[in-house]
Amino acid sequence: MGFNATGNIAHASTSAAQENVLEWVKKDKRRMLHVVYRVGDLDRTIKFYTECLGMKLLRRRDIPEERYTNAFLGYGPEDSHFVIELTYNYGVDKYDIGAGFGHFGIAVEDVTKTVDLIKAKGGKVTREPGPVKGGSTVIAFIEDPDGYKFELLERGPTPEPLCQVMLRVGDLDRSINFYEKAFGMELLRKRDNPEYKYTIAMMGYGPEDKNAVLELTYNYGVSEYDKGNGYAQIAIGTDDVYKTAEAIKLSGGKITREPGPLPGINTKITACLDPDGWKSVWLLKSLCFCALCLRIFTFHKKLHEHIALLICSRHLRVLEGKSDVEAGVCFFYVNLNRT
Ligand SMILES: C[C@@H](O)C(=O)SC[C@H](NC(=O)CC[C@H](N)C(=O)O)C(=O)NCC(=O)O
Ligand SMILES: [Zn+2]
Repeated sequence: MGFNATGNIAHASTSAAQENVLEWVKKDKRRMLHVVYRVGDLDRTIKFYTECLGMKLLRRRDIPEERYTNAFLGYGPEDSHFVIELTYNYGVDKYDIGAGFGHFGIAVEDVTKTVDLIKAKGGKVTREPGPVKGGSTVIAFIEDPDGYKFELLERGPTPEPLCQVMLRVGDLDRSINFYEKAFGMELLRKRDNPEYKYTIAMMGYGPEDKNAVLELTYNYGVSEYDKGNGYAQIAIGTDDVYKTAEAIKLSGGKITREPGPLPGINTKITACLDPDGWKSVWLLKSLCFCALCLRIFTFHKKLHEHIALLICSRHLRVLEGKSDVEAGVCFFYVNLNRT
């Protein structure tokens, strides 16, 4: 913004810059990366998610100096799927899930079969399979060992079985406007249910049946919710954390972590709160989650196959056709020379 005798010109250049960053948001190719929440027993949750919900354990990360461990689970590798990041804080075995968190959605081809498996494994079913009230989609609700609700939705094959994060909000239009303007999300669907006194809005970066979506629920007359301390945040990929933070500020969001490098990991981050206080974290999308970049190295007798399972296509070429020893050498070589 240049100096001038009248504020109008300065104002015009500022608003032009603001318009530019809001326009940039619509062009930034964003993706929901993972959802983060706290659990009281990591192995108990991993067992339930892998045996009852068919997820894979993608990686674990122990940070003893900060007394917590993460575990990442999902239906495919992190560089192409929306996944779950569990957090276990040493010595904390229980959390208050609060009233604002609703559920995670899992798309399955046969809800009844999945519910029967969960029952056989001793899981808790809180709503038997059947058409959703006021609709036709067959759903069921279950609870995981910590009490987090999972909605099972009957759908055909999908690239993204982990398909929803449902949060309750106090003003649906305020939230829709915020997620459209600040996050560049699209309003994929809005459905009012006067009979059951609620309205939902599906927000996301692509069609509901192929992408994870943020399901915002407004219950008539309820303007705020206790958020508890279990649910943490959603992480979203962006090409520029600085412009992302600017757009969030311009849209009335609160930046809780100024944009900048994340010490120790080669990426950049910013964090914000939406109008209801729900947190999102933004990570530079070029961050690669594959084994080579995450420096996960294991002296595994099937080293090559093990790393290949965790590796993204960008690096897989490096290991193709190599023996375990060669793979190990490549692994270190690529890491030492990572761009
Ligand atoms: C679209 C699908 O993913 C849903 O989650 S709709 C499920 C429906 N939701 C609500 O009722 C929301 C309002 C509720 N008061 C709340 O705050 O959760 C639901 O849970 N239906 C229950 C049923 O038995 O159909
Ligand atoms: Zn739902």
